[in-house]
Amino acid sequence: MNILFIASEVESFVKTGGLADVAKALPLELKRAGHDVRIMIPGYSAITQREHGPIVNAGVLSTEPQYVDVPYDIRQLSLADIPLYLIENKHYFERPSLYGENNNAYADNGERFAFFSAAALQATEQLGFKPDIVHCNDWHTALVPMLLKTRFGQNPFFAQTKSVITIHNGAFQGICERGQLWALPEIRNSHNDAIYQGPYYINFLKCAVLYADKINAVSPTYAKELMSYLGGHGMAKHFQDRAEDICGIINGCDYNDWDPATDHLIPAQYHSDDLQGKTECKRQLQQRANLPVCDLPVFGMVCRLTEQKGIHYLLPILAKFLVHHVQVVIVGSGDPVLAQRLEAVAQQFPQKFVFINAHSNELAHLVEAGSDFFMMPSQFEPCGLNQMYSLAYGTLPIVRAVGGLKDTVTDYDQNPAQATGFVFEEPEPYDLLNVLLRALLLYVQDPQEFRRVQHNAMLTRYLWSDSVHSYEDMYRKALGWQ
Ligand SMILES: Nc1ncnc2c1ncn2[C@@H]1O[C@H](COP(=O)(O)OP(=O)(O)O[C@H]2O[C@H](CO)[C@@H](O)[C@H](O)[C@H]2O)[C@@H](O)[C@H]1O
Repeated sequence: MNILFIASEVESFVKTGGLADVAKALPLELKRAGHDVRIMIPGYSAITQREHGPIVNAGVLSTEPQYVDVPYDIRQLSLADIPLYLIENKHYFERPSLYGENNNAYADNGERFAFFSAAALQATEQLGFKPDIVHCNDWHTALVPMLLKTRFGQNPFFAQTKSVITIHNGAFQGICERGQLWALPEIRNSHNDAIYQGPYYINFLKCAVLYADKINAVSPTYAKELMSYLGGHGMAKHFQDRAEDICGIINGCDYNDWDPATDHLIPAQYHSDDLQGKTECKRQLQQRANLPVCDLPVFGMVCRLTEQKGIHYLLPILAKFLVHHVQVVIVGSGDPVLAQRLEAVAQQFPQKFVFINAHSNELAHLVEAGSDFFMMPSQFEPCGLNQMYSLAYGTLPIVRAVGGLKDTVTDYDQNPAQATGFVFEEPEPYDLLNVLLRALLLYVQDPQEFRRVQHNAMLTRYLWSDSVHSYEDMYRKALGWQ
């Protein structure tokens, strides 16, 4: 199949979160499976490789006569042997950050991604790449399915093209004033009320949920949650209406980047039968975090600082947990209020808890390798990747039973024989404290049993080569081939 993969970020080029990891690994796996894949992302100035890629084409996005047309360049880079195209426009994408500054979203994000979505489709035609499938990801590209049925609906170039959208995070929906869509009158003035959020706003994600040929969430449990009032981010009804076209496909883990036996971002490599390297990683993590280098259990966490990640369950009980003989290292960036609160606890327990306010891939690898446990108490978690990395690194994940976390971690007390970590149910601070103490007790009281669970975890595999079959299935269904 010819697959056009449109996203806002791709790991190795530009990344703020897990969407980027998937937007790299999945196209690579689709290519390996024999498909012709092309990737398109906005030409952010943060992409350092830009200077090495030629501009291969240029165009303008034409709009109504009273507005000016919007110019763009198409630059070509590559991800391994996959062409990766950047849609460049200085005004929209040459900014210090991707989505906003000082924790405030750019006011014109709707306009920026509306432009990107329409320009991406126009660009693929200019490049002569006729996609069978346009694969969209999250709200940034969620207008594309609707554009394929409106602006490009009569265009013979796209006559056979079908669209799918992957929902990595349904909490971000891209809600903007209708006026921002001045360049896309077919959407701004649409008679389909279902795409609106109140009279004055358009909800990008709703456009995709209504118009995509198929929809998938990044885990089976999250697919079910989206159709529930509690987990549907206010869009449960929209998802329910498309129930027949929604499926859940668990993300894979990219073991090329995340395998402790080959990871060169960590100070010592190791594998499930020889954990000496892990001990060295722990020592270096403690040093790097300015914690005493000693044999206490280390609980790590790496995440965007948002409510989604459950920091608001952790904060009320963190001091209570820190009275025990433990060390905690959190690396995160995002919400300044959460950062400040974490910083305040760190000052109270300088020998036990360190909060590093940073976005650092190298630190993320060190925390995964050097910790004994990895905390993901998420409020919601569409799939989650760090728990998969943690499994591979023998760093037992402590997760809430939600979304993809529920699908990928087996709790020690529920199922000791198959256990790979610890799971708690209720979104409550004291439930989190309980599970942290359960984990601590196992570590302290039964090191041999801890090793056995660690071994189980390290042998667990979530392979993209498995998940890719489900994506191929979804594409075939979208195309009416099965
Ligand atoms: N401060 C920091 N420093 C360095 N690296 C950091 C970092 N903060 C986060 N990261 C990295 O970003 C990625 C986060 O991925 P997740 O899947 O856990 O969450 P995210 O919510 O961004 O993704 C959304 O999309 C993905 C992909 O589908 C879903 O798995 C997930 O549930 C959904 O919320 C990991 O690779 C992690 O190491």
